[in-house]
Amino acid sequence: MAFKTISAQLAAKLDQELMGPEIGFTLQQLMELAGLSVAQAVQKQYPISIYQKRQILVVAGPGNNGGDGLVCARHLALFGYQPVVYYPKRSSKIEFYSQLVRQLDFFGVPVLGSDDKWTHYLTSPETVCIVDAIFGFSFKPPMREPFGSIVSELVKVQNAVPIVSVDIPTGWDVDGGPVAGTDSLAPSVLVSLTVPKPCANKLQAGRTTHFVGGRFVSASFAKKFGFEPFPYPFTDQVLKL
Ligand SMILES: NC(=O)C1=CN([C@@H]2O[C@H](COP(=O)(O)OP(=O)(O)OC[C@H]3O[C@@H](n4cnc5c(N)ncnc54)[C@H](OP(=O)(O)O)[C@@H]3O)[C@@H](O)[C@H]2O)[C@H](O)CC1
Ligand SMILES: [K+]
Repeated sequence: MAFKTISAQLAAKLDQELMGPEIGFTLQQLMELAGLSVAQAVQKQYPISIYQKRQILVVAGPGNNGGDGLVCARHLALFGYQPVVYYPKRSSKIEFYSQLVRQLDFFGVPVLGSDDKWTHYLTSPETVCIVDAIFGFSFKPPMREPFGSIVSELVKVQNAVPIVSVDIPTGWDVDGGPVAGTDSLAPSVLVSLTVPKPCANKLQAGRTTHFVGGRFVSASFAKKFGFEPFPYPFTDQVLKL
């Protein structure tokens, strides 16, 4: 399906408007729907009934893309998968992230920190896929550590274990796509949130299944930002493009 995109700058503006005084969404509401969308895309692409294995590694970054990953992990657990979260840099700026971690504890989902061993999950025969929730539309290259090393580990296994990227393949320039001279993720699935960003035009045809998710804007709001509303079927939170 042909799709319109919006720039990193416009995506940030769209977010601010959704959460501004006029519309009044909270970050928590949008993140819940975003994380649920990603979990649903995983379920559609790697359904449990076909894939006997159930383990999913979710790598969560320090910002809201990471928050989407934390929410996604909780829904994956509810869907019957066995998520494990690697969350190496926890921000204390937003208390909500700590609440999301406590909710994962409540569901018995392990949340590993920077001192924990995590790379064995990349090569484990039980791992269905890896959710890349490291950076989204606010990423500005070049990448700082520890994330450069983490992405290098993901790149090493990406032809053996599918990567599901949340909103942006981590490390890509949001408008320009893969950054020359750096390890570049080539995800098997991309879940663009609200509307694809320009880097989605650089996905390798035949390799990446592209979904849009984050079903939270009205038709008039979409048009104001220059795109058509997506025809999500029934109650689905994602649409394959
Ligand atoms: N409307 C929607 O579609 C919604 C999308 N959501 C998700 O939110 C992200 C955008 O979240 P944001 O918090 O603005 O940004 P990121 O998660 O992409 O990244 C911010 C953190 O990344 C650090 N950062 C940035 N560049 C680098 C770098 N080069 N090296 C290392 N670290 C980097 C940054 O650190 P600073 O120190 O620079 O502040 C931040 O910690 C969007 O993509 C969606 O996934 C929401 O869920 C709501 C609705
Ligand atoms: K990402």
